[in-house]
Amino acid sequence: MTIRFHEVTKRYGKEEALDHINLELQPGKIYGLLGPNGSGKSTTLKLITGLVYPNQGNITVLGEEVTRKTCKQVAYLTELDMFYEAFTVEKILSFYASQFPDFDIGKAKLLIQELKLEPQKKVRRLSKGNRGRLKLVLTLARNTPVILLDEPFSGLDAMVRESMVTSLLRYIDFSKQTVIIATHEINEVESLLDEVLAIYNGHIVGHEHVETLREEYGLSVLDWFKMKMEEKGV
Ligand SMILES: Nc1ncnc2c1ncn2[C@@H]1O[C@H](COP(=O)(O)OP(=O)(O)OP(=O)(O)O)[C@@H](O)[C@H]1O
Repeated sequence: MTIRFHEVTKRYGKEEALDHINLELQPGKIYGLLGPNGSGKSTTLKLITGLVYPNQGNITVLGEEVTRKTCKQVAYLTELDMFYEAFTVEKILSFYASQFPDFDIGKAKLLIQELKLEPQKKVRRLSKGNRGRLKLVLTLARNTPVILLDEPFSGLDAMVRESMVTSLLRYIDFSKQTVIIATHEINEVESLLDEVLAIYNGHIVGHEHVETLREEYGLSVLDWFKMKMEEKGV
């Protein structure tokens, strides 16, 4: 098992973001963490990287309790830091290689080519779609057991999303990596997912294998998610 949450509660001041969460995530799978805005998706990912800590309960990654050091095991895609704006695409790659011993520069260069990013272009001059692609390259080129993608396709057009999905499927190592995609835009990720988790108001309100949904219940992920939300009165 790669990731385990045991009775995890996270509060920000009085605001309860997660309430007694239990989870077990296996290697070689792509999980969709699906929920509306403010349901606790980003908090779940931040807890896995050790960026925030639980108030109660515990989280392990590869059997070890999460600490600040856990970020070495986790590639986490969120927003690109402002710090990188003046860098060229090529320069960011070499910077990442210097920061993360697990960063595979060969793989990053292949991805840059495949996703048609110009190596000499400055980050601040990239279109929104190309920024999205670059973030994906930086995440997928790390050989970590855990890959976390927070809203990877948000605001991107269909062509960009398609190219990103192709790269994701090609470059994930399904023999050992666990991938979590947090999103509220379900259509975009449906084809990628092995298992889905529905989160609402800090609770996991559903966890299913996508194959079971389709074959036994005849439901798409979107249908299932809507059903889960209706049960909660959303
Ligand atoms: N730093 C913070 N300080 C205070 N409250 C926070 C903080 N971060 C998140 N929250 C609150 O915790 C709850 C869960 O937030 P979280 O960002 O995990 O949800 P989310 O599902 O990722 O939402 P979104 O899709 O909008 O990013 C929300 O009610 C949010 O307002």
